[in-house]
Amino acid sequence: MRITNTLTGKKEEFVPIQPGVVRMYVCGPTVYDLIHVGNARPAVVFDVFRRYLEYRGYRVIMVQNFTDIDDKIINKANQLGVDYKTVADTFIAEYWRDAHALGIRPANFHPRTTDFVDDIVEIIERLVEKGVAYQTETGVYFDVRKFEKYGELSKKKIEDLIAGARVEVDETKKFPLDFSLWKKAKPGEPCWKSPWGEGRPGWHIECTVMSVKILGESFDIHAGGEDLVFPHHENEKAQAEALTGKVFARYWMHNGMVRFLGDKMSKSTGNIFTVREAVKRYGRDGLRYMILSKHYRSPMDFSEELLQDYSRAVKRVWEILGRYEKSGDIGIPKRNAVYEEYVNRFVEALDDDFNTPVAVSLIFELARNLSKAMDDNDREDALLYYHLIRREFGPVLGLFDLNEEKKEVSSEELLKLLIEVRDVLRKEKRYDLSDRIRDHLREIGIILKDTPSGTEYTVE
Ligand SMILES: Nc1ncnc2c1ncn2[C@@H]1O[C@H](COP(=O)(O)OP(=O)(O)OP(=O)(O)O)[C@@H](O)[C@H]1O
Ligand SMILES: [Zn+2]
Repeated sequence: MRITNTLTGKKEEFVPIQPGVVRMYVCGPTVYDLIHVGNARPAVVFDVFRRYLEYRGYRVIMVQNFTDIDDKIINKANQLGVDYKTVADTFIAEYWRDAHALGIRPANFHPRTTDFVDDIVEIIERLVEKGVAYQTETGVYFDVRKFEKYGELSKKKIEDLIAGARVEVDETKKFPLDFSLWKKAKPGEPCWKSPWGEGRPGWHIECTVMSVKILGESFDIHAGGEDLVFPHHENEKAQAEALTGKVFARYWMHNGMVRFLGDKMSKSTGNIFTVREAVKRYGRDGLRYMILSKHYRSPMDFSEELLQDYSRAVKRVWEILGRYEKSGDIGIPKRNAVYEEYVNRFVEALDDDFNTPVAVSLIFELARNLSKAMDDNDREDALLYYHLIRREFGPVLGLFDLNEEKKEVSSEELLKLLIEVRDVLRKEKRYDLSDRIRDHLREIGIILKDTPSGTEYTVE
C-alpha cells in the first residue's frame, strides 16, 4: 500500500513499525462551535482510511484529541457568560451527535487536553532542562533555532517562514518563530499550576504529549488537514524530536481544504455550512459520497447544489438496492472470478494513495450492474453485485452499509408514521393521545411544530 507522505513529498510504500499494527493520531477539533463540512472532510477521510486498514488486516490504534482549552474557547465562554468547561463539554457532546449522524466510528482514544496537563508540564520541564525551551514573563517558549530540522515537514526555510506566515506576536520571545509551550494566565483566565506559575498549555504541545503518551515516542501515521502542516505539525514534530531524539511520526497524511464562497471554509471567517444542516437536508450518505468522490489531497469546492447532486445520486442507488431487497435473495454469493476482480479493483485503487474516487465509482458501477441483472432476471449476478455493495465495500466506505443504514432509514420512517398517526388523532379530537405522542417525542429530543402546511420536526 502506498501513501503520499508530506514529510518526504513522495508516494511511499507504507510499512508500519510493528507488523500488522498501525498506530495513528489525527488532530481533532477545537470545541467551541458545531463542526462544519470542512471539518467533516478529515473526519470522513481518516475514518474510511482506518476502516480500509482494518479491511486489509491491520489492527489500528487510532487517537483523536479534543482541544478543550484554547483562546477561542475562552472567548466563546466570555461571550456566553459561562466557564470554559461548559463550552467544551457542550461542543464535545455536539461533536458526538454530528459524528454519529455522519457515520464516523469513534477512535480508540479521545483524549482531552485538560486531562493531560500534568504530563504536559512534565514534558515542558524536560524541554527546558534540555535547553530547547526558555521562560519569559509571559510564558515558556520553544527555541526554534535549537532544533536543526525545523522546517523539514513544511519544507520551508526559516527566513521564508518568518516572512510568509502568521507568527505569534510576543515582545518577550528571542526569535519570531519561537512558539509558546506554556501561557501564563491573565487575571480571570482558567489556569493550572506549574513551575512557571499558573497558566495553560500552548496548542502544539498538547498533541505532542497526547500522541507520545498514548502511542509511544515513534508511531506510524499523523494526520489532519493541510492547514495544520505549518505551524501546528511542524511544531509538534520539533517538540517531540527535540525531546526524544527519535523520528516522531513516520508518515504524515494531509487532506486538502474544503472551499466555500471562494475561501477555506472556516469558523473564524464565518463561511460555514454545518454538518448538522448538511446531513439533515441531504442525508449522511450524500455528504460522505461528496467527500469520498474527491481525492483526499485535492482541494474541494463546496456548494449546496453540488451536495444536492450527490444526494440524488445516492438516492438512485438506494432505489436500486430497495428494489432488489423486495424480492431478491440476500444470502452469501459464491466468490467467483467476477467477485475477485471487483475486490482487486477496489484494493488496487485504495492501495494507490487511498484513491477513494475510484473506489466509490465501483459502487455506482455495481449498482448499474445490479439494476440490469434484475431487468434480465439474472438472480445469481444480482446477488453478487448486491453483496459487493452492501457487505464487501459498503462497510469500508461507510456508504450503503447494510447493518448501519437500515437503522437510520427506519427511525425516520417511524417518525413520519407517528406524525401521521398524530394528525389523524387530532382530526378526531383525541387530544389525550395526540398530546401524549408530542410530549413523549419532546422527552427524547424531537420537537414537533404544527404549521399551516403540516407538521415539521426538529431534533434537539
Ligand atoms: N475547510 C477545511 N477543509 C478541510 N479540512 C478542514 C477545514 N477546516 C478545518 N479543517 C480540519 O478540521 C480539523 C479540525 O479543525 P479545527 O477545529 O482545529 O479548526 P477549524 O475548523 O479550522 O477552525 P476555523 O474554522 O476557525 O479555522 C483539522 O484537521 C483541520 O485541518
Ligand atoms: Zn494536533
